[in-house]
Amino acid sequence: MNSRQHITFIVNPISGTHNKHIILQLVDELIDKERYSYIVRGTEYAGHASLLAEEAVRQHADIVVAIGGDGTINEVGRSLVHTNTSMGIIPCGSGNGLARHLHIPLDPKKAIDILNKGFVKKIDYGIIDSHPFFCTCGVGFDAFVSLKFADSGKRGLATYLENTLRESLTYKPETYTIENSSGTVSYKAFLIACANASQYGNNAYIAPQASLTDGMMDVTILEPFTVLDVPALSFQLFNKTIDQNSRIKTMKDKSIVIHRESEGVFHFDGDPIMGGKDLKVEIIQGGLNVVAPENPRNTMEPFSLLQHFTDFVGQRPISSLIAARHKQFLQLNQNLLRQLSNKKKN
Ligand SMILES: Nc1ncnc2c1ncn2[C@@H]1O[C@H](COP(=O)(O)OP(=O)(O)OP(=O)(O)O)[C@@H](O)[C@H]1O
Repeated sequence: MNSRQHITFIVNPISGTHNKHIILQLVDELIDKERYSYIVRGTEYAGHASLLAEEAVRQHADIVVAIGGDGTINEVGRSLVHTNTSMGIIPCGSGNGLARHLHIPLDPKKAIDILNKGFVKKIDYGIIDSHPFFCTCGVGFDAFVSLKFADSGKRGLATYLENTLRESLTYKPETYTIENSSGTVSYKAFLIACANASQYGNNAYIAPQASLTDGMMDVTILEPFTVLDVPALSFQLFNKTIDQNSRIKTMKDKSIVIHRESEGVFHFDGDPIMGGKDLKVEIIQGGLNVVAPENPRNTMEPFSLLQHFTDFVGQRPISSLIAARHKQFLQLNQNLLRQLSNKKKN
C-alpha cells in the first residue's frame, strides 16, 4: 500500500528574484521522499497556476505548493479553497506577504523543511467583487499603487518608492461610504485597505492587528494627510504601528460594502482590476488549508525596523519584477493607470 502523500509543485518561472532551477534542485534533494511523492508543473502564462491547481485537486493531490509570490499564491489558493487539498508555499515573490505573515521562511531550504514537517492549519480568505484574495485588497491610492507597481520594474524599487511617495502628495482623496454590520459611515479617504493578512508584503504592515484565523477583515482607512505626516506614516507602516496614527481609522468586520463616487480600479493581492462603484468585500473563515510552521514563534527573526525597511527598498536589481507581469496584463494595467492619472489631473 502506498501511504505517501502526493505534492504537486507549481512553479512560476518569472516571479521574484530566486533562480527556480536551484529551488527545484533543492526540492529534489531535500523533500522527504518517504513521506511524499511529487510532480513539478511550470506555469506558461498568467492564470495558468489556477488551472494546474484545479487539475491537481481533481487528481486528489494532498498538497499543491506554490513556488512564487502572492500573485501565484492567489492563483493557486483560489483553486484550493473548500477542497481537501492543502496549499504549501516556497516563497519566491518580490513581496511574499502571505508567507511572511505565516512565518514561512524565505530561505527555500527552510521552507522545504516546513513542508517536510507537514503541519496543516486552516486560514481565512477574502472575496472582493467575486475575486478571492488572501492578503489584502483595496481601493484608492492602494489600487493606484498596485498599478504603479506593475509599471515600476525598470526603474528599481527605490525609485518606485520615491515616485510613490511623490505621487501620494498630489493624489486626490475620494469620499467613500462604507456599509458595515453596525451601520453606514462616510470617509474622505486616501485609501481603504481590507486585510486578511497583516501586510502588503515586504514587511509593510497596513493592518498590524490582522489575523488569518479570526474570520474577520481588518479595514484600514487612511484619511487625507500632508507632507508632514509622511515620515511618521512610513515609519509606522514598517514598525507595525500604523493603526496608532491619527490619520488612520480602523474597523473589523466579516463583510462590508464600499460605495465610491465612480467606478474605477481596485486591487486584490496587489493585482489591479477595474470595478464598479459598489464593491462587496467579505471574509470566509477557515476556507483554505495551508502547510505552515506549527509554532511560528520559533521561526520568527528578531524584529528590526531597519531590516524591514531594507527588505522593502532593497539593493537588489528588480528587472525580474517587470518580467513578473504578463505582458498583456501589464499593458492593461498601464492603460488603466494612465486613465486614472488623467482623471485625477482633470
Ligand atoms: N509563465 C508566466 N508568464 C507570465 N506571467 C506569469 C507566468 N506565470 C505566472 N504569471 C503571472 O506572474 C504574476 C506575478 O507573479 P507573483 O505575484 O507570483 O510574483 P511577484 O509579483 O514577484 O511576487 P509578489 O506578488 O509576492 O510581489 C502573477 O500574477 C501570475 O499571473
